[in-house]
Amino acid sequence: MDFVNLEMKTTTSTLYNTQMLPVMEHFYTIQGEGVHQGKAAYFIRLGGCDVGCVWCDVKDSWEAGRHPLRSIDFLVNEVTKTPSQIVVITGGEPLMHDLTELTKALKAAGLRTHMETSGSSPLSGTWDWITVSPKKFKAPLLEVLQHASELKVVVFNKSDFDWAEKHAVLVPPSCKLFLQPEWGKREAVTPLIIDYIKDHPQWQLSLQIHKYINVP
Ligand SMILES: C[S@@+](CC[C@H](N)C(=O)[O-])C[C@H]1O[C@@H](n2cnc3c(N)ncnc32)[C@H](O)[C@@H]1O
Ligand SMILES: Nc1nc2[nH]cc(C(=O)O)c2c(=O)[nH]1
Ligand code: SF4
Ligand SMILES: [Mg+2]
Repeated sequence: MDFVNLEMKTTTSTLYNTQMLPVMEHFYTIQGEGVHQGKAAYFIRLGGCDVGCVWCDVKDSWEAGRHPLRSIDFLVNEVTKTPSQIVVITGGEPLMHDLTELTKALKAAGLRTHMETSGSSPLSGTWDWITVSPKKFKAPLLEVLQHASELKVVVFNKSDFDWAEKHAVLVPPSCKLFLQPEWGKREAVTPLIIDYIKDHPQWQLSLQIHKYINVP
């Protein structure tokens, strides 16, 4: 009987979720950034990025071929072993992959789908929340900015405030606006961000709290 059940499950998964994606890591943690900071969330970090930010805090993700291919069924199963209600698809640059089937399967499992993206590749997938973090190294596409739930600009130097404003006019009126210190420059840029927000109160500060509390 067990054998029959196993066979049925395998057949179903090959019928619906044949797609494989390169996965660097997947982990259950606390969302450390933006509007959903502090909430439990399951992260799936996809391999592959063609943006090349000099200060990227996850450069090992860039080469897709270095990461094992995982099936959508496997990923949904891993998430649903936890009580998490939110799954965050990040990378790497997740939009380098077609995320239609992955998000369809996650939503079918009752999960809320969030994504962290630079917005530099075409939009795919069904999303409850899209965080766009625009990069000078490969600018975001208008079609992604127009679907942003939050805009999160990393501040590495003073010129990033202009970069932030340039994109703030391209997102929907409901989009939340965040400035996040580049981690390596946080001591120098956090005071600049505080002054900027006091003068431009439509912006909010986003800190990477997971790095302060030592969780992934
Ligand atoms: C590693 S990226 C992956 C998702 C996507 N490629 C992107 O850049 O949005 C996840 C988030 O971390 C931010 N980030 C990356 N390196 C950072 C750093 N050194 N300091 C602060 N934020 C950083 C990105 O801007 C993005 O909001
Ligand atoms: N805890 C935690 N929160 C995060 N928010 C965005 C992250 C990312 O790398 O996309 C991230 C991450 O890597 N860890
Ligand atoms: S776009 Fe994201 S993953 Fe790619 S280099 Fe920049 S911060 Fe890193
Ligand atoms: Mg991170």
